[in-house]
Amino acid sequence: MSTQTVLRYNGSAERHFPRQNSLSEKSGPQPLKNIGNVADFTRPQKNKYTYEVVEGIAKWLQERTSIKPKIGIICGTGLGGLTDEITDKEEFPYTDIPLFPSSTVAGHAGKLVFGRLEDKEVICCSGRFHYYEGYNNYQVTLSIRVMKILGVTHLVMSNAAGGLPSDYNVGDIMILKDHINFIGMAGGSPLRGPNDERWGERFISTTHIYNKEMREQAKKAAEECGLGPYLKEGVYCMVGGPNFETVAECRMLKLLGGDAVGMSTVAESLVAAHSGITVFAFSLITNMCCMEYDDQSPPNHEEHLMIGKQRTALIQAWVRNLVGKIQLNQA
Ligand SMILES: O=P(O)(O)O[C@H]1O[C@H](CO)[C@@H](O)[C@H]1O
Ligand code: HPA
Repeated sequence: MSTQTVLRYNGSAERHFPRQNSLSEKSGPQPLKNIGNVADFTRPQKNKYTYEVVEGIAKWLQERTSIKPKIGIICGTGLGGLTDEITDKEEFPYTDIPLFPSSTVAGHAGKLVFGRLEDKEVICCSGRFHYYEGYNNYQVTLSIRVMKILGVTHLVMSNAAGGLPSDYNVGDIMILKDHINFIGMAGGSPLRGPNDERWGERFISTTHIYNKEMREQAKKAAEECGLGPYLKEGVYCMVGGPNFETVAECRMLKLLGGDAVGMSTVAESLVAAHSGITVFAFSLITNMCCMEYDDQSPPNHEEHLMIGKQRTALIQAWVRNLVGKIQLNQA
């Protein structure tokens, strides 16, 4: 008989996320009677995925692959081609992985790819989850915590984004130096809720969230790959989407110091940093944000996919070169 972990959703959320004491279990006064089986509203909401559930998902994967990844890669919109570079591939469609969300956005294939890149063992998410798809931030960042348990120490993330400064061009690559987290600043952090110290501490600093050493390595790699002329470094603004921004919103983002705007990445960065993973992220500028009302080129998703395809070869070579430079024992 197989000894593999069986971790299937059995229709009962309580199996994985046990309900805390319900009102009816309390010994004190119970002013509300016969209101059914309700959660305890006097306690904060628990993280949706407990450490044990994430461990279970990681174990399910470990039982099916011999790759022990130290480097995690997340492919942004239209950048799924990054997986082409990986050798000795073992692929897991998200729909096969217990408790995993599924990709719903065009340009996000929806599979986990294990394999080798520049002789290093990697795991690559070909397709990420976005808040606007209806997923909560725990679902959006589940893959990062699975990576952590699998042994990942370094994360390379990509995204498609709109450019804000006038000296940016479509096709440029912006290394994230910092971010502005509009959802997070309004209370929607993926670290909200009781903190499980096994992931990391309650209050984390984000001053150096995008690792300087990796940014420098990436700049060197860009020069070596001929990507130098297209390379920028700046501040990524995370908005909820799925609508693109109004002219007034774009102007505000620029005024606040933003260089690019997109609908992803930041929640993943925070969860990775929380658990001590070294984070590197970059944006492919797929469109320029509309700063004037008579602008005749509003952003559209199909165009973003096309720009992604056009830049794929160069970005693949760059990411491969960067992965080659990562010192796996660096903090
Ligand atoms: O951030 P990624 O996943 O690259 O996707 C970006 O591209 C989509 C819009 O075209 C949005 O989902 C935006 O966030
Ligand atoms: O202009 C944009 N805004 C938000 N998200 C995006 N993703 C690609 N381009 C954009």
